[in-house]
Amino acid sequence: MISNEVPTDGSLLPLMEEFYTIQGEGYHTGKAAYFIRLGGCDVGCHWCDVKESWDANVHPLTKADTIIDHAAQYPAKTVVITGGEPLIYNLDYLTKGLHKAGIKTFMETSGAYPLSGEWDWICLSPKKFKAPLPEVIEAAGELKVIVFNKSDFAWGETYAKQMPAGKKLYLQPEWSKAQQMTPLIIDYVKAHPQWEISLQTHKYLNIP
Ligand SMILES: C[S@@+](CC[C@H](N)C(=O)[O-])C[C@H]1O[C@@H](n2cnc3c(N)ncnc32)[C@H](O)[C@@H]1O
Ligand SMILES: Nc1nc2[nH]cc(C(=O)O)c2c(=O)[nH]1
Ligand code: SF4
Ligand SMILES: [Mg+2]
Repeated sequence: MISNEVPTDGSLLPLMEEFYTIQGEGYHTGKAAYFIRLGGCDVGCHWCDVKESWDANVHPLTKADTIIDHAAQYPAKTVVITGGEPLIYNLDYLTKGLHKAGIKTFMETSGAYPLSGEWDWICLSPKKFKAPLPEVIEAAGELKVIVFNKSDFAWGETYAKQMPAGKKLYLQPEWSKAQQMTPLIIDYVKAHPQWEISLQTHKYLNIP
């Protein structure tokens, strides 16, 4: 559910949680980063691993300035803004403030909402349930396709074709199907080496 009480200038955002950890997925796997998880998503992935994020109204509206102050306390000087679906909100204020504080801005998004914010890296993970917008496909540094069943390889190719040349392409097993899908992903990447495997390494490492 999307809250209608969030001001449109992005100075206040529904914050579900923030934590300092290691990026577990995709291109920046293995790097320390401060995660900022915004509440609110209506994309409705049945396998979403953070359904508690969906209702924006249960997550306290928090000053973007406060979030920036928190992020600045950590040595990595990189944030990952995730959710929920972060692009539901205007992220210009938050990301400009992070940049002013010398912090790099990375985002995890489904791309289903208009692009806002100043980004050093965008991970686009498109969803069947609400398609990504062309402007987000254009701006993304990586495409991360979640593989829940065999048909997701062909579906993922339709997005790979839309990515600008030279962008990173990842196949990531849906967590509950990882046992069955990971061997198929391995075979697929061997046959189609423009793709790489992304694993949710934080779940194997038992870290947030
Ligand atoms: C929880 S989402 C939040 C950001 C945004 N809503 C999105 O979907 O990109 C963060 C990342 O986790 C991935 N993800 C969510 N549930 C997953 C699952 N059960 N298995 C594997 N990846 C998952 C998403 O595709 C996305 O790349
Ligand atoms: N360690 C760690 N890496 C992540 N990469 C993307 C995540 C997300 O939920 O957006 C995530 C997460 O929740 N934890
Ligand atoms: S778009 Fe992201 S947060 Fe929303 S339901 Fe799908 S995986 Fe979960
Ligand atoms: Mg996660």
